[in-house]
Amino acid sequence: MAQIIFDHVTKKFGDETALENVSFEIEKGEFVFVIGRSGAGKSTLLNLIMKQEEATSGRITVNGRRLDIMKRRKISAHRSRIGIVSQDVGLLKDRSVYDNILFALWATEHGSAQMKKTAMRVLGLVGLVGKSESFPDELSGGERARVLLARALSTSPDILIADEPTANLDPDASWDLMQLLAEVNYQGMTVVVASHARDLVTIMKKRCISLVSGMVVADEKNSIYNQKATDIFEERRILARKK
Ligand SMILES: Nc1ncnc2c1ncn2[C@@H]1O[C@H](COP(=O)(O)OP(=O)(O)OP(=O)(O)O)[C@@H](O)[C@H]1O
Repeated sequence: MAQIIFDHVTKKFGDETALENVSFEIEKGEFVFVIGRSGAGKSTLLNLIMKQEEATSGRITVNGRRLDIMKRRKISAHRSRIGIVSQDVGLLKDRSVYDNILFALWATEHGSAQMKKTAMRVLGLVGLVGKSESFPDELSGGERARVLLARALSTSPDILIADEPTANLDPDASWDLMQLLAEVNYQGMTVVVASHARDLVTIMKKRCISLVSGMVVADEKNSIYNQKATDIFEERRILARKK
């Protein structure tokens, strides 16, 4: 069974349809980009996987569990199996890098020796052991993004979700971060990345699920950023409206 299954999922916010009849399956160990313009529905799709939002219709299954019938007391266990890299869940500015990681670990691990070991291991993975005592404001944008990744990895999730992880990063830092995500995926973790960083997505040549106005218009392996498919779809839609 696939690790993430969307089966005819629609998500509405009032009159606004954020996702429409979306179906796909993501296998364990896959690296998938979710691409599309601003407002296409990328964050909504990620939030549904996390069960931060509820689907209006359709069925979502993650790690073998249906989210629509998941008991309230199971939700935190579900979320703890998913690591999130998002600028929205920022770092605590008055805590060191090391403490930021420890803070994430308090919910899942016991024993300070083990927590310390884990924190240093994930900081090592992202190449930031030397910055463990720094505060977020003392880091570059790229380093802060890597701390967000280290924090997401600290709880050993099954799935890593990244929402526009390279937003606000320069090309070198963006590339470094993508390489780290690829490395994490190479170690076996499922990675789902929402992005509109066209060049990076094209270079990475991974599976791309392309969204236009909440609809999947392309889902291709070894894909480049498929602007053509989305443009053709937009054109058809505009023509259909005019008829
Ligand atoms: N909580 C909400 N309430 C109302 N409308 C929402 C809500 N969240 C998202 N939407 C709407 O759903 C649509 C999809 O939004 P979403 O944030 O998923 O897009 P996105 O592709 O992630 O965009 P961006 O790249 O700008 O982050 C948009 O039209 C947005 O206005």
